[in-house]
This record gives sequence, structure tokens and C-alpha cells, in this order.
Amino acid sequence: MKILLLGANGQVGWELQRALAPLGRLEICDRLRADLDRPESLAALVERIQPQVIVNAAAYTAVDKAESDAARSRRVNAESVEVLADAARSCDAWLVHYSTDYVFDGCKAAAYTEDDPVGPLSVYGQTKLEGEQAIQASGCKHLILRTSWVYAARGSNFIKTMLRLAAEREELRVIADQIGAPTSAELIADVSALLLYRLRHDRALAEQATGVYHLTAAGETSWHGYARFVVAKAAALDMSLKAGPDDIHAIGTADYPLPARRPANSRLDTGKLRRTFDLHLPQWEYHVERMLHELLAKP
Ligand SMILES: NC(=O)C1=CN([C@@H]2O[C@H](COP(=O)(O)OP(=O)(O)OC[C@H]3O[C@@H](n4cnc5c(N)ncnc54)[C@H](OP(=O)(O)O)[C@@H]3O)[C@@H](O)[C@H]2O)C=CC1
Ligand SMILES: Cc1cn([C@H]2C[C@H](O)[C@@H](COP(=O)(O)OP(=O)(O)O[C@H]3O[C@@H](C)C(=O)[C@@H](O)[C@H]3O)O2)c(=O)[nH]c1=O
Ligand SMILES: [Mg+2]
Repeated sequence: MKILLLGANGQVGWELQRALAPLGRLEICDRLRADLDRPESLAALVERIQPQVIVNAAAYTAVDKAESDAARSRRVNAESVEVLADAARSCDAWLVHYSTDYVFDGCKAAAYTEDDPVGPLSVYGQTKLEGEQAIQASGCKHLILRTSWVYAARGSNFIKTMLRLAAEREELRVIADQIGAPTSAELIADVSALLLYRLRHDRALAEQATGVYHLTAAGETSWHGYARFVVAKAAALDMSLKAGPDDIHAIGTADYPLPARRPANSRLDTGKLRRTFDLHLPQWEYHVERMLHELLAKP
């Protein structure tokens, strides 16, 4: 099986390089080899490689910057995704693509299911939604995996920001009225590989599996709860910090103005994915602790 991987140097892309390796021959593309800012260049790439699977981990993920850079965000998150989907359709390849909790407005009281109406609050969320819609309209075989609050040992993310700030400052202020599930790139990549393996070996499943799935770790927290957890665990691993968990103050969204609006409820219901593919998703704390060990534990 030939797999074309785009965005290979991102948090998820890097873990996919590891997780997809046993499945077949990987064609690994970074930004230089596959530039999603140039949608017109991508059809020829797919045509040349003739993959059985395209995995797209590239995206414009700078949520605040996207507000003033909508055209580029749309080229990367939507227009290029449309080209990839059309190319996948042409060579009858599966397209595995990642999307986000930010396609929702966050007003629902319970966790969002795949059937809930979308309503993005930001340019990032809107352009990611347009990417989903382009895939659905293309008619290619696809898995759109919506995830949330992604982190990895390699890459920049909320955990790294909190560790840096807690090392520099005696006090932090972190939003407590946005809730979701921190999800590790490692888990996302491992599950992606399992799904592809199942699709390859279960024809009946492959025939009805196309669609959107929510893929996050189990459980939930706020950004504030997440930051406290990270700082407490880092202190226990002897990281030298100026702020401890009790120095992280809970604030409201209104107290932390940013260019992009974020959903108050980012919780995604993962029942469809777990039932369809017979999978278990671990609690969010499990992979966060592993990541901190990877970053901080001394031999
Ligand atoms: N990060 C998060 O919290 C969440 C992410 N997601 C989704 O998961 C997926 C993976 O995200 P994640 O790994 O965290 O993101 P990262 O920001 O870690 O990685 C994104 C990758 O996309 C690449 N990229 C950006 N612009 C282009 C371009 N014009 N051409 C080619 N490549 C480009 C980047 O390249 P370079 O390395 O050169 O910058 C980077 O390797 C994305 O679809 C994202 O929307 C969903 C929910 C949460
Ligand atoms: C640095 C900092 C952030 N915050 C808040 C701002 C924001 O609401 C929240 C998280 O900050 P971030 O910058 O990590 O947020 P953000 O970049 O919006 O993270 C999102 O990225 C995209 C790609 C996604 O798809 C989402 O699932 C989500 O992970 O924490 C504080 O309250 N205090 C702080 O000191
Ligand atoms: Mg089209």
C-alpha cells in the first residue's frame, strides 16, 4: 500500500510518520514538497504518486493570525483540501483528514456529536469547515477526524506555553470557562493507523465507513484545569518553576481578549468512532503524563 502523507513535520504529521510506517510505503511530504498555499500544485503530485491513501496533516493552525490572514488560511484549509479530495476521487484513494472542535459555536450544553449543526466562530474554524465540506462534496472515500486541543512533545502547543510561562512568572491567568479534551498527537496517529488497517482488511466496513468521526481523548477539563495539571506534574518531575498549581488563577474568556473567538464547549462525543471501529480511548491525563515524562524525566 502506498500512502501519501502531507504536513509530515507538524505535531500530528510527525507521529503519523511513525504510526503509518508499518502499513506500507510512505511518501513523506513537508511544506517544500507539497505546499498547500499553492493548491494548483497538488493535483500533479497525487497524479504522479498514485497513492492508495492520502493522509493530510497539514493545516493553517494559527487561530488568531488567521483572523487577519483569511485568504491564506482558506487556501491551505479549504482550497487545497478540495484539490486533494478531487485527486483522491480520481485515483480511488482514501483521504484521511483532520478537523477541529472549532467548527462548532460551543453553545451546546452536552458533548457534540457528528450530526450536530456546525457554526464556527473564527476564520480558522470557518476555513476548516469549508475543507470538510469540500471533501464531502468530492465523493472521495474519506475519514474526517475532528479532534481538539492537540499537543505533542515535538511542536508548539499549550503545554509548552504553560511550562515556559510558569518558569518565567510567579502567577498565571488561565481561562476556566472553555472546556474540552486535550488530545495527544500520538493517540491521533495511532488511531489513524488502526482505522486504515481495519479498512484494508474489512471490506464490509470499508464500504460504509466514509464520514466524519470525533476523535479525542476521554474525559474533559478547562484550559485552567489543564494548566494546573501540567504544572503540578512538571513540579513533581523536578522542573524548576516560579508558579505552582495554586498560582494559576482562573479567569473568564472575557478577561483574556484575543482576535479569534473560541467555543465555550469544545467537548466532542466519540461514541461513533468507538462503536464503529471497536476502539477504546484513554483518559486525557494518561498521554499528558507520558508527554511530560518524555520532555522532563531524567534517565
Ligand atoms: N493543534 C491543535 O490544537 C488542533 C489541530 N487540529 C487539526 O489537526 C491537524 C494537525 O494539526 P497539528 O499537527 O496540531 O498542527 P501543526 O501546526 O503542529 O502542524 C501543521 C503542519 O502543517 C504544515 N503547513 C502549514 N501551512 C502549510 C502549507 N502552506 N503547505 C504545507 N504544509 C503546511 C506546517 O508546516 P511547517 O512545519 O513547515 O510549519 C506543519 O507541519 C490539522 O488539520 C489541524 O487543523 C484539530 C484540533 C486541534
Ligand atoms: C497563553 C494563555 C492562553 N490562555 C487561553 C487562550 C485560549 O483560550 C486557551 C488556549 O490557548 P491556545 O493558544 O493554545 O489556543 P488555540 O490556539 O485556540 O488552540 C486551538 O488550536 C486549534 C488549532 C484547534 O483546532 C483547537 O482545538 C485548539 O487546540 O488558553 C489563557 O487563558 N492564558 C494564557 O496565559
Ligand atoms: Mg469540488
